[in-house]
Amino acid sequence: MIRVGIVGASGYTGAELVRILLRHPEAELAVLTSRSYAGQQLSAVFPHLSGCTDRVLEVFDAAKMAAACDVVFTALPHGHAVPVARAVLERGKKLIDLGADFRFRDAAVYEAWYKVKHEAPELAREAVYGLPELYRDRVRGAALVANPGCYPTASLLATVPLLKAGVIDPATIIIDAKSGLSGAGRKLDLRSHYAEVNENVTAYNVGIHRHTPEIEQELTAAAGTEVRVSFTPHLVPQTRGILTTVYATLRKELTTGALLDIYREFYRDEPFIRVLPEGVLPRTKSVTGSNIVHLGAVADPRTGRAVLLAAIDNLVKGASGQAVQNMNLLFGLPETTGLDFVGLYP
Ligand SMILES: NC(=O)C1=CN([C@@H]2O[C@H](COP(=O)(O)OP(=O)(O)OC[C@H]3O[C@@H](n4cnc5c(N)ncnc54)[C@H](OP(=O)(O)O)[C@@H]3O)[C@@H](O)[C@H]2O)C=CC1
Ligand SMILES: CC(=O)N[C@@H](CCC(=O)OP(=O)(O)O)C(=O)O
Repeated sequence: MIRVGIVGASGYTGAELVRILLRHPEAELAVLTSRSYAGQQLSAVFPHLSGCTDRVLEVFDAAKMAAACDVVFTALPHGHAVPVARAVLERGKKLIDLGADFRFRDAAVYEAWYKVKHEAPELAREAVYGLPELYRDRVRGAALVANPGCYPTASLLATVPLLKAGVIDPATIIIDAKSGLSGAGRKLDLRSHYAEVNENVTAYNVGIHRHTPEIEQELTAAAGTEVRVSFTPHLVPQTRGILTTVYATLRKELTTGALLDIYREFYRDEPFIRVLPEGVLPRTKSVTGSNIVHLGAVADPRTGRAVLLAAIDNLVKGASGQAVQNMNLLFGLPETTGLDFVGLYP
């Protein structure tokens, strides 16, 4: 059995890791940490876990964590994963960070967008960006995996195949994305109060959202040329789900069927990617609770643009499900082990 530690188990992605790992046949929960709820049962914090686990939350102890676990997930706000990573890696164990601390190959980019000093640029360089559909082979041999952000996961999976096929102009990419509220985490925040979000849709951080450089880093790698995107996130009044819509100018006239064929070819053997039939468009409800990505595309001959759409559950493929997919790769398990590939809703 793989002995798992979760630092930040009292947060949304931490709890989602627990939900997934409780049904994982090869993993056992070894240590779960929280500062605020240390000493309490996890099920007292999250009633949906009642009767599923009697695990008690503990204060983080680096030596204990590293000794008791084969892999540690950090599900913390950015800026807090470095000390945990050092402690775990020094003892020869593996670390999967769900935050942004190791996603940038160039720590200066992280510092510029996140406004915090990076305490371990060497670890950021060594980390593997954990998007299995693009970097599966590198993840397999990694010690440190940087799990991608939720918006980047959806945006990159929709855009990269067409960029690599050379059919869209990299200088014209616009990404418009909507997220449910759990994307903002469990901490209290005025932005996510009921009265602020109910019956309301708002854009936020336009032009300055910290997922912009992450998306650009990976699109630049895919295109082989510097890519800049306009990225606008929105909050929508639902709990889970991200729908991303990408607009880009086509380099030649292509039909919708041809765009979908490019997706089908690129994702031929991918267990979690579903390319929807022509005329069917992704919707967040269809992927809720699963690690599945729904992709759709429309070629618009009137404007010469491709419109590309992806739907994911931000807490599953956008965070904890993808992290478990990465864990499966690190330990040589079938990538789908313990992960749902059917959504909850019709
Ligand atoms: N929510 C989502 O959809 C996604 C989130 N992410 C990323 O995953 C990470 C976790 O997100 P999420 O679970 O939503 O966040 P939450 O706010 O729900 O949980 C954060 C966790 O970190 C702990 N924590 C908070 N501050 C500190 C601190 N200063 N030092 C140590 N522990 C702290 C909290 O617990 P306690 O106070 O009990 O210690 C809690 O367990 C973040 O980096 C987020 O950006 C990535 C993709 C998607
Ligand atoms: C709806 C909402 O607020 N979403 C979060 C993104 C969550 C995420 O993926 O953040 P990390 O990059 O830190 O992992 C946001 O916009 O900040």
